Amino acid sequence: MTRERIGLLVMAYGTPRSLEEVEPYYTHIRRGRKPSDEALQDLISRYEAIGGISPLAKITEEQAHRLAERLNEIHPDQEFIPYLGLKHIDPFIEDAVAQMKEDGIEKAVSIVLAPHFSTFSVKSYNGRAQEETGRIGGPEIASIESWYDHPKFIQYWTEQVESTFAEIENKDEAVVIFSAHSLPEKIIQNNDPYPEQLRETADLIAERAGIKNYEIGWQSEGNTPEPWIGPDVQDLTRDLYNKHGYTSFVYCPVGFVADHLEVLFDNDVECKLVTDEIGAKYYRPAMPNAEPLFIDALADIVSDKLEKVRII
Ligand SMILES: CC1=C(CCC(=O)O)c2cc3nc(cc4[nH]c(cc5[nH]c(cc1n2)c(C)c5CCC(=O)O)c(CCC(=O)O)c4C)C(CCC(=O)O)=C3C
Ligand SMILES: [Fe+2]
Repeated sequence: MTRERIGLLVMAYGTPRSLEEVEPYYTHIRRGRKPSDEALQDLISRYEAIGGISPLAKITEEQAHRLAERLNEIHPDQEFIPYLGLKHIDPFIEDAVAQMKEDGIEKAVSIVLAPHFSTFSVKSYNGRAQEETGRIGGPEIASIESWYDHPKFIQYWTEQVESTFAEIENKDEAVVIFSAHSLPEKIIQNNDPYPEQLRETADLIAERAGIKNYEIGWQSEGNTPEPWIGPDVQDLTRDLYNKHGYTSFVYCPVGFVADHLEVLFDNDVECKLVTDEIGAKYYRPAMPNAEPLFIDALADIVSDKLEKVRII
């Protein structure tokens, strides 16, 4: 019997693969408007500060590849074929959909490598995939919307928090900051579930790990005059120190799933500046990347979706 072929569309933000690609990448993020020289230099210098270029490109590819591998182990009657579709650099989401069609894929499932739904992030990824497949008569795509509360995803972070706390002597003087990428406040009006989903992720992890001191923070906000969701993680660190005198800060950027600029710079450089300034200890547990427990979580999430829409 031939195995049923299923396209596995894995969507992610994308990152420049060289410093030369920073300008077109940044221009795409800005919806076609070139950044000023100053803004471009600032972004290049942040990439330089994390070692020249982000490890994200390689990690995203590995996540997609391992996820397909795991799904093929679980489902011997299907053959999952991975396609990477990126938001801001090639291969774009549209390129991946076109490739699936060219390869004769009729059924596909899509997952975004970001746990929380927002109209601005996940909705736009899924919208682009659905629009393109409609336009070219490509495969039917079952799109996953969010997976911020999946038990194995929660377990991944619970284990990270527990092993970090095992290193901390004065546990009562430690606090966990759970964070996600900030968004302009106007985007999350109209009942966008994004902030509530982050809150739920944090509550679930804190409950499992038995953590009493924890807060929600927002990070990596853009450089625009409009208000962004707060509190920003750096300001929050100072406030918590002033109010409670915490001596250890544990940063869990649970809105992201990989080592990349927003974590390696915005947490490991910028938040660390603040903890150094106040004389507190800085901890940032390992990101999920291609860890087997995390890949297993994603495989469950994809399998559940396929069963729900009766593709398998
Ligand atoms: C919600 C969200 C996620 C999480 C969900 C998801 O993953 O989709 C995310 C992830 C990421 N964002 C990333 C990089 C950047 N995001 C930027 C700018 C922006 N992000 C935004 C939102 C998000 N971003 C927004 C509203 C802007 C303002 C631009 C505008 O006006 O619309 C800029 C421009 C410069 C700057 O502002 O710093 C860069 C370089 C990288 C890759 C890092 C690497 O290369 O290692 C990753 C994973
Ligand atoms: Fe971003």
